[in-house]
Amino acid sequence: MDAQKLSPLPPSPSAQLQDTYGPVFTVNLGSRRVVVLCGYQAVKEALVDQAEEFSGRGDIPAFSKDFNGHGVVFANGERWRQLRRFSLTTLRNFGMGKRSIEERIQEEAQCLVEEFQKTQEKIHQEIDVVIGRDRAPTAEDRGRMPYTDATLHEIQRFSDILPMSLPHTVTRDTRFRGYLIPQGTYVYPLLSTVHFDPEEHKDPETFAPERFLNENGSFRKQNAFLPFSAGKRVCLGEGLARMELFLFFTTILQHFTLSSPVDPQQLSLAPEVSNLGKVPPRYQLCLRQR
Ligand code: HEM
Repeated sequence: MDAQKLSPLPPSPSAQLQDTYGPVFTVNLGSRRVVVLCGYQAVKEALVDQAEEFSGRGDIPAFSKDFNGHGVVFANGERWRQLRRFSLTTLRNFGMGKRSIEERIQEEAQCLVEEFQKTQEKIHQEIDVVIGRDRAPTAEDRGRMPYTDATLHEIQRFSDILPMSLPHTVTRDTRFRGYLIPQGTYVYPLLSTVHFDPEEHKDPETFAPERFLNENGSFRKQNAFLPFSAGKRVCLGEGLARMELFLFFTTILQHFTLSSPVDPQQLSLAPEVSNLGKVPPRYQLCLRQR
């Protein structure tokens, strides 16, 4: 599908709130006062520059019955510190960054390709098995594939799947941008307003992988790219998720050409649901073996 032809997103409600109230404001969610942070600068100043203070986790009522403050995502204090250290060590022992896990993801990606083929292109699968295919993509390839890397970054920026991140709390009374935020106050860093921050991204509502490339076509890092959040509570699975995204995406595209059965201009990119998670609308996709 030619992404450039897709129409841009409408402005988000969080951008409108920011326009009215500025980058730091308080909302009352029922009886709870919640500090909301908008835009790259405010989110970075809190999560990175004052990482310790903003490292508490607030609960999410829908999950609190199940987790009850347990588990690395919802724990706080010493329990969280130990769980986080333990989880990181476990992920490393599991083989993060080593070949074993990479091979497992590659296998999964190959299975997915075969699933697609089974249901849609049995003949293609036969051809594939008989003729074979080139080697599977590896994580190392990423560094030599700046356009693919840029496209994956832009997909993550644009799809913005956790627009409010997860709730934080301040671990002590905290001075922030002239405000005093009392210990325990809930803080929502709106990652959406980072990913669609007009100060950081030109035409943020437009899908454009080129924003992650410099003039000579090599990959350009963007500060305002925080799909995994930042600071002490940064997503624990970032490395694994990034490797999975790259291997799945490249494996699928190695085998198929994707296209839309309808004119891409007619497609809406606005999410079907946007609350804690953003759920994209359903699309029909045409996969053609290359
Ligand atoms: C594309 C995939 C993923 C995205 C976009 C994502 C994003 C996030 C975000 C935004 C947070 C909240 C960080 C904060 O509170 O500031 C988070 C937390 C977390 N994520 Fe992920 N995540 C992804 C995949 C994964 C995977 C694969 C794992 C497990 C291996 C994982 C494990 C965790 C854990 C344990 C936390 C809580 C960390 C803590 O509270 O200390 N995530 N993630």
